[in-house]
This record gives sequence, C-alpha cells and structure tokens, in this order.
Amino acid sequence: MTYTLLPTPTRLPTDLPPHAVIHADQLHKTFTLHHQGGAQIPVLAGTTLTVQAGECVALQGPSGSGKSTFMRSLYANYRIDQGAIWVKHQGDWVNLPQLPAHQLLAVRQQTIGYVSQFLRVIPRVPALEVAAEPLLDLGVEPESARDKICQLFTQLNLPERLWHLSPTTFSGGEKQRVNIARAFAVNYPVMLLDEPTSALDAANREVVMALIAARKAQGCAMVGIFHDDEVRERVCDRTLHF
Ligand SMILES: Nc1ncnc2c1ncn2[C@@H]1O[C@H](COP(=O)(O)OP(=O)(O)OP(=O)(O)O)[C@@H](O)[C@H]1O
Repeated sequence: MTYTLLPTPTRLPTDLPPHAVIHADQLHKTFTLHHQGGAQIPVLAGTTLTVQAGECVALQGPSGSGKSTFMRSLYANYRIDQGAIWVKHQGDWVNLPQLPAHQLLAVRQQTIGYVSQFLRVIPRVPALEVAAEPLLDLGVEPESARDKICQLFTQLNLPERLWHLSPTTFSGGEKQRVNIARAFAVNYPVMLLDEPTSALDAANREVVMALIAARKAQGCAMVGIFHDDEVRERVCDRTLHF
C-alpha cells in the first residue's frame, strides 16, 4: 500500500474552535519492524482531531485499526512520522513532537493526564505513594496529596487495608482504581483514557463515569478508548472512527 504523504503542518490553524485545547493535525505513523525484514505497518494516514474543553471524544474502530497508536502519539509516547500535535499548555499552544524533553515533561505533569490500562507498579512502594506521585511532582504538600488520594480511594471503594501495600499483588480492578486515582488527583486540562473501566465491576464503573462527567463539567477535554458500549455512550459526546 502506498500513501501520499502530506507536508507536515507546522503552523497552528487559525480556524480552530474557540475552546479547542488539543488539535492533532494530519498524523501519519508507520511502524517498521527492523527485526522482521523491515516489514512496514502503516497505521495512521492523516488522522486529524480537535477537542474542545469539556468534550469527550471516543476513538472507535476494529481491533488493530490504530486507536492505541493514535492515543499514544497524543501523549508523545510514539513518535509520529508526519503531522502536528498542538496542545494548549499554560495558555500557549505547543507542538508536542517538536518539544525538547524537559518541556514535554512539563506538559505531561501539568496539562495531559493519561490513564493507561495497566498500572506500572514498583515493588515495595505503597498504593498511596504510587497514586500521590503526580501531585508531589507538581509540588503539592505531601499531606494534601495524601488527603486527596485517600478521598479518591474511598470514592473508588478501594479497601483501606490495601492503601499501605504495594499494588504488585493487587487484582486487575484494584490496580486500575489506583491508576484512576493517580490520574484524577490532578486537575489536568486534557485527559487520555485507555479503557479506564475494562477491569471494573458495575458499581466502580459508575464511580468512574461520575468522575469523568465531573471532570468534563470542569472543562477537561478528554479522548478515550472505551470498549464498553454503555460507558462510551454515557460519557462521550462524539466519535472519531478508525
Ligand atoms: N509498537 C509497535 N510496533 C509495531 N507494530 C505496532 C506497534 N504498536 C501497534 N502496532 C501495530 O499497529 C496496528 C494498530 O495497533 P493498535 O494497537 O493501535 O490498534 P487498536 O485499534 O488500538 O487495537 P485494539 O482495539 O486491538 O487494542 C496493529 O496492526 C499493530 O500490530
């Protein structure tokens, strides 16, 4: 398959909607498998998405169509081949693929939260500390950070006996709730949600849907992959099809 590559847009379009906070402009991404004869897997070919404050956009499409690749590109976890990823950071538009590492770190600390499906656990670090880390990195006092996480753990029905244990041995749903508390503790203007309810029971799914709705009402722009139709229909305003 051949793609006609468009020139990389490097300027922020002038016609973005007034409350736009993220604008992915014509993203192209092809994986090259160097250890498998250089096989090429074209995944994104001009994907464009603008999200405004207070909106939630669902990424939907068949397995392997590129949803996760797009989401990881929005967090600059994957390097795109062409395109621009504009994010409003502290009042200024920045293009993620062109940022030096320290500025990308600042964008991730202050502007874009990412709820991955799986929690990265470190042996011997208790759940409370794992979840409080992003707040502490922002300079929040340890006591306030701890209070905020305790409040979220309670809301998410994470049993108190687990709070001081390392999540290494937690169940999938327990780990997922630690991850959600970690991301929702910070008031990010943009959040990327990768199947945030995949391991949760019905009651905790409701809690997460309520957290998402509350954050949207505060003006957070969200992009998410939701395999659960009910969750997607209830929290998303529109869909980007892959
Ligand atoms: N790191 C990688 N290296 C090589 N190929 C990759 C990599 N990540 C994804 N791919 C390929 O890119 C394509 C899109 O994968 P991606 O995970 O983005 O799809 P998806 O729509 O999120 O799928 P699913 O719904 O199954 O999670 C697949 O063909 C996959 O094999």
